[in-house]
Amino acid sequence: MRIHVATDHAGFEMSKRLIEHLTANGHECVDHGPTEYDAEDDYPSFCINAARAVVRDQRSGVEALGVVFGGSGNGEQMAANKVEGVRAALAWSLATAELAREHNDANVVAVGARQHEEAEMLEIIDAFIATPFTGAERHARRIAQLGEYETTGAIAGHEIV
Ligand SMILES: O=C(CO)[C@H](O)[C@H](O)COP(=O)(O)O
Repeated sequence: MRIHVATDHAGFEMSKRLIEHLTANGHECVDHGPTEYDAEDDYPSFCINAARAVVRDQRSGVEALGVVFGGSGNGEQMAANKVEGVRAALAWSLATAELAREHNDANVVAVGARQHEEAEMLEIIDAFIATPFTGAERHARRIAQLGEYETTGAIAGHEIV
């Protein structure tokens, strides 16, 4: 699978370890930066570029997911979720990583590099990548409502105030 990766300084080393790990396991990684460690850098553009690439790939039929790192992963998730078509989930355990795919069909995972040892971080991201969306009607319905709101500002049959 193609995996788009982005970070800021807080996840810089973790992102390199992840790219090595995923590449060794047969994935194609695209590094959206930063290219060097800078303690003053800002995560939004890196994460937005990775998120946009995921949507571009998925819309053209390429199997792709995204990973964004930060110290907590919170701001990185927020940045990715600004991109239309992105469902970015903050994963902090195996269960939250698996549920992000099973229930939410998340296409980007945000991880707090300062919250995990490397081995745990790799486990969380491996689980995210390996877990399929269940396709259950109730989950698909809810995801469709998010998409509808994103593109129209409304959800048919539901009051938005
Ligand atoms: O997780 C993050 C945003 O949610 C950032 O990585 C974090 O805020 C960076 O902190 P600092 O500039 O103090 O190193």
